[in-house]
Amino acid sequence: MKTRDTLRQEIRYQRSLLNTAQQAEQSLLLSKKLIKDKVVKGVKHIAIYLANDGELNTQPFINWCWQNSIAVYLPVIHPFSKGNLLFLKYTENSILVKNKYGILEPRLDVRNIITLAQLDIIFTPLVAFDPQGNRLGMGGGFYDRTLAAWHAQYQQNKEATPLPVGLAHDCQKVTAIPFESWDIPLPKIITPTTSYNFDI
Ligand SMILES: Nc1nc2c(c(=O)[nH]1)N(C=O)[C@@H](CNc1ccc(C(=O)N[C@@H](CCC(=O)O)C(=O)O)cc1)CN2
Ligand SMILES: Nc1ncnc2c1ncn2[C@@H]1O[C@H](COP(=O)(O)OP(=O)(O)OP(=O)(O)O)[C@@H](O)[C@H]1O
Repeated sequence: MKTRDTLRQEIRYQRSLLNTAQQAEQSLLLSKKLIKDKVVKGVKHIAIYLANDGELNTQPFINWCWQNSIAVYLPVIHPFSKGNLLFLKYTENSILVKNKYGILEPRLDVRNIITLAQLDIIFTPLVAFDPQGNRLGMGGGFYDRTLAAWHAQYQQNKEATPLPVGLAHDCQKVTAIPFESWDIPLPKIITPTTSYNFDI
């Protein structure tokens, strides 16, 4: 099996081959798909991400959320708790700053923080996924840490909030991801063409 680093490099390269027109088209397809999906029905608070490194652009879907009174939150690298994320409200008026990876995030302001328990869905970025719902990210372990408590609860009840939903281009699906003990698989991943549900 390929190593995690090889897989990461290969899929990041595949993703980078999508041109601007393809990215725009896929992003609109995703938005249309999400708007119709039952997981989005009735939600009030969602966490999502701003695209980086060829990731599927989420802005068309975010615009729809804003128009439909769904509050949107973005991950912010925790200023001192290493490897952890905070989630801050994102509106049209948010002041954004670049984090250490060059990704735009809301400027830290404690008044805009939401707790995980208050979120309905966390849409997660990812580099690769496999038919078991395994997720390979950029390598920081940020979402694995964020979702560890959720996973423990889900394994007991087959139900827990917030629901994590991965978003990815179709080209990010691979046959198998070498699994590590800390990896948190996802119960659902949505691409511009397909909704996958995984029995995790
Ligand atoms: N859009 C988006 N936002 C996100 C994530 C993500 O995957 N996508 N993250 C998901 O966890 C967190 C940031 N994690 C990241 C981890 C590594 C790299 C990265 O570019 N690493 C470089 C080398 C690292 C360095 O510069 O020190 C690389 O691999 O080339 C980027 C984001 C929070 N925000
Ligand atoms: N729950 C956790 N507690 C402590 N360390 C963790 C946890 N989850 C992951 N890590 C550490 O984080 C590092 C990176 O993990 P990994 O390569 O799986 O990240 P990733 O899933 O690709 O990234 P991300 O979740 O940020 O997109 C690993 O060294 C791992 O030991």
